[in-house]
Amino acid sequence: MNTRAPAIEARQLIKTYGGHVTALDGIDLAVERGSVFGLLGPNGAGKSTTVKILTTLARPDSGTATVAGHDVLRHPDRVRRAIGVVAQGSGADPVATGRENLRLQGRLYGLKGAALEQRVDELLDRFTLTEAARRPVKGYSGGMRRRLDVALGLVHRPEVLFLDEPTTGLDPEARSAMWDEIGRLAAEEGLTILLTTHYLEEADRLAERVAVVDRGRIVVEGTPDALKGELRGDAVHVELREPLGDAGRTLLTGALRGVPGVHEVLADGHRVSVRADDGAAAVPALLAALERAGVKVATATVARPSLDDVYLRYAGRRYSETEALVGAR
Ligand SMILES: Nc1ncnc2c1ncn2[C@@H]1O[C@H](COP(=O)(O)OP(=O)(O)OP(=O)(O)O)[C@@H](O)[C@H]1O
Repeated sequence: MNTRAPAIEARQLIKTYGGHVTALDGIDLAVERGSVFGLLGPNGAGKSTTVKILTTLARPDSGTATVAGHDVLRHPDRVRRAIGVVAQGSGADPVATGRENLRLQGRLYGLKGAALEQRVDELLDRFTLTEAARRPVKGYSGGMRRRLDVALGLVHRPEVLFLDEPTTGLDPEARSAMWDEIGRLAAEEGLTILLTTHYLEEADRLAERVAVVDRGRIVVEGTPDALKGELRGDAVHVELREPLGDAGRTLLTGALRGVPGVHEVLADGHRVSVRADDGAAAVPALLAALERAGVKVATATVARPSLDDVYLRYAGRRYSETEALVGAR
C-alpha cells in the first residue's frame, strides 16, 4: 500500500437510480491522510450516495475509488476493515447497554478477552459514557446515542472514519460537544475523517477542506478560509419589501453594478446580495441606487463572507433556498 497516497480518492463517480435519477454526475475527490474533509450540500445533493460507494455499500455505474489504499470495487473486504462508518440512523441495539453494544461490535471485528474489555473501557471513557455504560441505550439522550455511534465506529481502530451528518437532530449543546470530540479525534489520533453535513457552520468549524456538492457534482473545493477569501470584500445583503419580477431584477442588477466598489450583484425574489470592497461604505450609495430604481428596502446588512456566500457564488442560489426547495418537494 502506498502510504503517501490520499486516504480517499475518487475519480468520476457516476450513479443513477432507476435509470433516470442522477445521484452522482462525475464526483472527483482526494482526501489527505489525517485530515478532516467536509462534503457539504443540501438534502439530495449526492453526499450519502458518495459515502455509500466509498464504504462499499453501493456500486457506482462508472468511475473508480480507493479508500486507505484499497480499491472499493476490487477489494471491498479490505476497505471494510480499514474504515469505520457512522451512518445517519443509529446502529446501536436500543435494548442492549452501551457496554454490550461496544462488546458486540468488538467481537464482530475479532477482538476478545482483555483486549476487548480494555478497548471498550477506553471508548466509554473517551466518549464520557462510563457512567451510562450499564444502562440500556433506549434511555440515552440524543447526544449520548450519537457519541455511542461514533464509539462503535471506532472499536477496531479504523484508519478512515465516515461520519454521515454527525450532528443532525442534536440540540445546540450536544452538537457543540460532538464538534469538540470530532476535532479531538482528528488532532490526537491522526484519523482521516470524511464528514457529510448540511450545516455550513459545521463544515467551517471542523473541516480542513470542504467540497460543495450540488446536484451530484462538486461545484467548488478548498479550505473554508480560501473559499471565503476568494470572495473579495464584504457581502451586503438587502431584503426587499416586495419581490422583484424578472425585468426588475435585470434592471436593478445593471444599476447596482454601476455603484463604485461593487463587484458582484445577485438578485433573487426578495433579496439582493452584493460584494463590495468596503461593505459599510457602499451601503449609502446602494440604498440611493435602489431608491432611484423605485425599490423599497426592508433591511440592509453587511457581513464578512461566509460559506453561505461561497455556496451562493458557486451553486448560483442560496443554501437556505435549496433546503426550502427540497422541503417543498
Ligand atoms: N435508493 C434510491 N433510490 C432512488 N433514488 C435515490 C436513492 N438514494 C438516493 N436517491 C436520489 O439520489 C439523489 C442523491 O441522494 P443522496 O441521498 O445521495 O443525497 P444527500 O446529499 O446525501 O442527501 P441527504 O442529506 O438527504 O441524505 C437524490 O435525488 C435522491 O432522491
